[in-house]
Amino acid sequence: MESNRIKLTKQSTGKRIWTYVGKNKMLLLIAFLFSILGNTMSVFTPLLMGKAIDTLVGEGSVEFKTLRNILLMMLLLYTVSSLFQWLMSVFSNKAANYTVRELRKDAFLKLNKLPVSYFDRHSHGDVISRLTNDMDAVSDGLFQGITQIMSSIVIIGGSFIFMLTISPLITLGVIIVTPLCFFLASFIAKHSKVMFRMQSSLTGELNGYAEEMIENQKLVMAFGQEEKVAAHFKEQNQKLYHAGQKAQWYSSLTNPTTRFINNIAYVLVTVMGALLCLSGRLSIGNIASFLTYSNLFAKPINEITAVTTQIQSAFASAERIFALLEEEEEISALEPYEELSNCQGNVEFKEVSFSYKSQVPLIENFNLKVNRGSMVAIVGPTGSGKTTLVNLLMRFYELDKGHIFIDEKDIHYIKKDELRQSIGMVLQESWLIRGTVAENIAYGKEGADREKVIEAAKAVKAHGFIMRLPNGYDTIIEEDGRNLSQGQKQLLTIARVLIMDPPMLILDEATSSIDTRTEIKIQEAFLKMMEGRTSFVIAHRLSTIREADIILVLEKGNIVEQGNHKELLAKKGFYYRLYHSQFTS
Ligand SMILES: Nc1ncnc2c1ncn2[C@@H]1O[C@H](COP(=O)(O)OP(=O)(O)OP(=O)(O)O)[C@@H](O)[C@H]1O
Repeated sequence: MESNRIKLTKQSTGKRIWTYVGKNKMLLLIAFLFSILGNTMSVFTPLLMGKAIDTLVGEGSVEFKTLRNILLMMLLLYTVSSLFQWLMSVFSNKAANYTVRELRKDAFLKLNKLPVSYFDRHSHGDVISRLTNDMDAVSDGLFQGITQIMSSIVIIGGSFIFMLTISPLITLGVIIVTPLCFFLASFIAKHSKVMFRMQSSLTGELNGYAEEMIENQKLVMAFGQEEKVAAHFKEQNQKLYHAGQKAQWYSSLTNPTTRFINNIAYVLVTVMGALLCLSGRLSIGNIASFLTYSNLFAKPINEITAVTTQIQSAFASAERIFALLEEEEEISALEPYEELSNCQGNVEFKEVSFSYKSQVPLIENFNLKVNRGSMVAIVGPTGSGKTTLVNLLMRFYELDKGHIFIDEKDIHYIKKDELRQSIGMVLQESWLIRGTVAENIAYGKEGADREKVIEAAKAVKAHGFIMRLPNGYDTIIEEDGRNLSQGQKQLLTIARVLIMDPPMLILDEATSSIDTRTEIKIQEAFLKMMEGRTSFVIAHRLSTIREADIILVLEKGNIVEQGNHKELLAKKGFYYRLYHSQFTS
């Protein structure tokens, strides 16, 4: 449903970066003030140096007193200038860090607002790469860029003014050569930008692949795919290496090229200065000062071109971060909102159509009415759309057509968190967070105390095994619940839903083999939880199916049969065949 999504305007990457950097105007201003003070002082020193030289070449005598004063002055200026430049980098570093902190926060918060389909399209590694590698690149580029630009403005402007005061004619010579450097630098930058972009995107891909492989290491080993996986990784890594090499190759051309042109300018200044000196219009000290100024003038230009590598890489990374930030968001609900307080659990699917990909139709014109407290068993061959149906009820995906009503309220008008809090979900995969057992059980209910946690655990008969864990309810569950068995994990997720006390349930029965005692426990826990609640069970067990009020038999996204166990068997249709193929020998 397109209208359910917020459209965000597209802005250029530079502008968007500024919206973040600009929030730290005060810090930038302070940094800039220190830059003006520090760099003006260092720009002033060549003038003093020229004067010092002229005291040495005075006719027959050296003015030691003046020379000493000038040298002391230069020492003082250099010292204070270094201090100010250090302060400038402290403040610009702060501005860069604050900027990236905000950007990282927004990117992370954005993840919670994206539709599930975004994660279908992007690998986890790629998303993580945007939040880590790309953020680092932006941070480095920003810091280098800010300090460089601030210093450059003052140094270029200052040395230009001092050069003019010494000799407008030679200044003109220097000025004519400078645009050449800019032209060359931007020409090279254009080419390397494409490569930097490719480098960032390949880094994301490689991270995605590495993450997938690490997650599925057992699978890789079990199927002896180590060599194949390593070969694929090597190939991807090689691609990344080439993109990085190319980007560096182009950008490394910038600095030597601009330096070469500057050196030509340097020779030009020397020749012109010598001629003016011979004609008596300039002193030796003036030439020495001018040469230093022409160097100072060119230095920031060279340095800027040197940091363009980092700045470009930062831009490429920023583009990937903003692409994430500009993704269409899921909105919580359409207005006017409907309240779901006192939810009874009457559910209706009305003329619902949905497909993950527009060219592959899945659910078409689906209708179903479920009364409160009923238990609906959804059965059907793999890929028939069982999970999809519950995904739609949870609004993980938007419908292409039709409506789903809860208590006669269209779920698109019910705020997402309210809707999802009304439906407890227990899936085959265990959905455990890193934290203690108690924290995992209390996850769904804010403020649930230890008493409630134990009560829920006891109700699903998980208390016994929890007490046998090394630290009972305070045992830390490792990532993905690695230190628990499949059955134990499921019992914890059932306890979590029980504590939520939702009026509706979605249960996905485990297909993997769990020992019979645990299976009975889980079955009992499920039944206890389903009492009085509207339940949708993706059913794999005969006992569940037999007890269901309605059995939905799905095939290719459509209900092919509907009724209770007895009625469906009597029909001797699809269910009858499915039942015999799955549950009887
Ligand atoms: N995120 C997705 N993107 C694209 N297609 C999908 C996605 N999830 C499922 N599908 C496709 O939709 C169809 C229905 O999938 P669904 O997961 O609903 O089936 P199921 O009946 O739950 O299967 P199973 O019993 O194997 O879990 C399948 O053809 C599947 O390939």
